Amino acid sequence: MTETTPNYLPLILIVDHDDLSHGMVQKSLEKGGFRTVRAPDHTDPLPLFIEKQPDLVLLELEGPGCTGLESCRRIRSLVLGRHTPILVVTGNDEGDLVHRAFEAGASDFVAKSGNPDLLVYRARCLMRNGRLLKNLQQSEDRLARVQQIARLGDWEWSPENGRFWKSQQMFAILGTSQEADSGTLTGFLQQVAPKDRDLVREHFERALDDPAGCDFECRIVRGDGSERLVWIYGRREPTGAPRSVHLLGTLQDVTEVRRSEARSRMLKEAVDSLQIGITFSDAHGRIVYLNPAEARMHGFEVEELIGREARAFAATPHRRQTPPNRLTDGTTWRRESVNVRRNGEEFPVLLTSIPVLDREQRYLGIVTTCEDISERKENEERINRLAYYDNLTGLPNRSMFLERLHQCLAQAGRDGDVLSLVFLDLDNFKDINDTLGHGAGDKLLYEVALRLSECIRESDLLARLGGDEFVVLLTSISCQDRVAAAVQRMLDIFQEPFEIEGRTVYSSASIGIALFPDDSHDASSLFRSADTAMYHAKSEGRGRFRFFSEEMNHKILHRVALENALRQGLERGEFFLHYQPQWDLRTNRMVGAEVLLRWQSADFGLMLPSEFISLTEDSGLILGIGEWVLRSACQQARLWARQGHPEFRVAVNVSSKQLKQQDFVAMLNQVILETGVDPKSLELEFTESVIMENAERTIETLEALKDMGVQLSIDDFGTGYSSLNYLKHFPVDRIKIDRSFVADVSRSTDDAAIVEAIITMAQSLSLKVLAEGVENSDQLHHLSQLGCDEVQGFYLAMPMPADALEGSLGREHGRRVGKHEVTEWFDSRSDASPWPAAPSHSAKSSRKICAVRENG
Ligand SMILES: Nc1nc2c(ncn2[C@@H]2O[C@H](COP(=O)(O)O[C@H]3[C@@H](O)[C@H](n4cnc5c(=O)[nH]c(N)nc54)O[C@@H]3COP(=O)(O)O)[C@@H](O)[C@H]2O)c(=O)[nH]1
Repeated sequence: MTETTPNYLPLILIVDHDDLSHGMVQKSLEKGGFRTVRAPDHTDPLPLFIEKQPDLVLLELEGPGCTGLESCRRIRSLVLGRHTPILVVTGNDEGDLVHRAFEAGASDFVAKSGNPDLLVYRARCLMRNGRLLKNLQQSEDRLARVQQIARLGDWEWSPENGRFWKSQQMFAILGTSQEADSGTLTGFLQQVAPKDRDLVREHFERALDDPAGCDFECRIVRGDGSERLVWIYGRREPTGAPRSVHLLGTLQDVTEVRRSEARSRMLKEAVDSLQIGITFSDAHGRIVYLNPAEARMHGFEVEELIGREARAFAATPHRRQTPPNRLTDGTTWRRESVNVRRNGEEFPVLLTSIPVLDREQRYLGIVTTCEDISERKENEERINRLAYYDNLTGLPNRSMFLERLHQCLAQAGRDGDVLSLVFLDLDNFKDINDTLGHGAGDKLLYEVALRLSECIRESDLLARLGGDEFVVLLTSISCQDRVAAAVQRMLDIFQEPFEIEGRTVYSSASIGIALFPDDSHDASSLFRSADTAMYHAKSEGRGRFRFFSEEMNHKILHRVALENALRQGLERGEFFLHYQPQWDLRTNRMVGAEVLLRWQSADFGLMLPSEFISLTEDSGLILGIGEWVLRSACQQARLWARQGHPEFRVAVNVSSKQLKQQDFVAMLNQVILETGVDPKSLELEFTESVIMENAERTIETLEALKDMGVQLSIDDFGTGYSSLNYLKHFPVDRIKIDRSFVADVSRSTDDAAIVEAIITMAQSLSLKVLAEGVENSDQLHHLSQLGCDEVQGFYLAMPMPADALEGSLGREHGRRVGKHEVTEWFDSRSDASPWPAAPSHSAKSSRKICAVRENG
């Protein structure tokens, strides 16, 4: 039961020893509406006080052994007893005791002899005052606590008497004590920072006349010397006396507030100036703040977006509610999305959201940063394109193709499907590059890519591996016939010529096909097999396709072994040279010899050039071997010159790769210097096609060679371009009529006519003509009659070692055949001979190898 309970009867604790007077007092009080409880003596009224918590204590001061004053003090010292009215009962003449009773905490006193009924009114009055006092004290305590929390003090200045009163909290803020305070404005101003003292004084004085009072901030210096920022608010109040006012006000320590405001301002400045967008949205997803970058990014002004839903930034398909767990788990949530600008343009963004929770972990809102990643995406795409796509054609490149191939093989392996790998290589692409330039070559590749992509299915994968190589993975065809049909369609795209830079360009391709799982089980061997098949298609005549077979594989393995043996052959000294004599038909003299390479391989036995020269060219080995041939031939020519045959020339075959070698001229010059050979004794033979490969550059090289004094000849003349016109531009000395024309010169009028035309044309250009492949006396006879200058062939002499030829240099011969005299010469094919027998009928026709001389 408390005071606020309806029908509450206040309780009075009576501390006395006189039973008689107690009875009267108790009766009066209970009649007056009180309840009573009695502490019979003064020994210890506290337990009962604590237990009952009375609304008033009636305390007798006098009596035997009376300790009323002590009881009064002890009750007051209790928190419970701080505000409880204590009415002390005294004798009639007890002035001093009353005084001591008040000092001990008594609220009032009453004489023992007084009317007990009046005691009721006294008690009521005391209890009412006690309640008021208690309430007042409580509000003061509360105010003090609030001021302490708010770091807010209050003050009062009376200009009339100069007093400046400060509350406890003021002292706490100023860091000084009440005891040391002068209680004047001057004393207070001492604690204001010197720079702000005038400001404070002015504000205070103005406020005395201004109903609005004063409201300002200044710095104070606390007792410990530290400086704080305080906010002072003051308002004038009338004192009650006429025309008298004083100033009441508050002083609040706002140092932290201002610091945090400054921090917030700086933070806002920083956030506002960021290039990355930032949005704060509330628990309902509405935007409460966004920085200019965010607004700008979306094409709006900041103000236009406040209050709008944050998710409206996202393009419709990407608009979604934040997953609930994201809102409360307090973790950062990062994702890519697509936002939309005011003009409808969509753009990729990187969003990072951090939910904001209160102390009770309730969701308050979300902070989201938004980065426009269009540029990054474009860069990624560009890098991806560079890494996985061919720049020229836009097709997937080797890396991408291999990645996809691995995936497809794994899938096909699981599903038991068949895949076909088609390897396509353009024929003679290099010629197009060399003759029309790289720009034209690139355009051709682009056009080929375009046509190929049009002739395959969507499920097939087309890629450019680099150079002129393309691959297609056929995923949807399992039957070989249909693969063949698909591949034929790929070849057919070359039927139509290409229009490149205003020129009509014809091209073709060779294709190799390997099947999974029949031919190979993994990507790299599938590639190898398709490549092998392509190589065979190419070597069989180009413009065709071949399916991979094991036989092809064997050929390739053989080729690899041959190449390895060739590399070692040079180191092991397995190469040697044969010389095939060449005669001047007019003087019947041996004027030179063609140098022919031979290879006695440890692994493959004796090998002829037809078996290995093209491989040395493909592998680049021809450069080293060719230099060795040149050096050895020059040494031999130099030796023969020393032996008395300075006019005798050696003719060395030069391949296309050698001629294109950057330093070919320099290398030859070096060889000539080193061997000391007279350059006139050296002839270099080039085929027509080699010369025509890059005609302009070749002319420069040939002229440089000519300047060195070397003789030049065109080999196999008649089989290539045979453009008589180009001949005049090349600084050559001799043309060698190909043996295919010589073979039928005595039987076919056409061939005879061709040979005659070549001879006539050469004579008009002052060029010598040498006919090669002379295998019988009829051919020799005809060539002589047609005016051919020189001859070479099995009928006259087989290729032979240098020492075999040496004995015949400068010898005289003379035996007539028809109008020719044929001299028995020598037979290079003796049984002891280490070199191979001459092919064709020449070997059977005669074991005599002859030289011829025109009659008369
Ligand atoms: N780049 C280099 N090429 C070289 C080198 N050495 C030779 N070769 C080229 O190899 C091709 C084949 O040469 P080879 O097997 O030696 O055949 C030559 C002669 O033996 C053969 N020949 C000579 N007379 C006759 C004949 O009456 N009938 C007949 N069927 N064949 C004959 O002709 C070959 C020489 O021909 P050519 O070069 O066109 O003058 C050959 O193309 C050589 O060029 C080398 O060191 N480097």
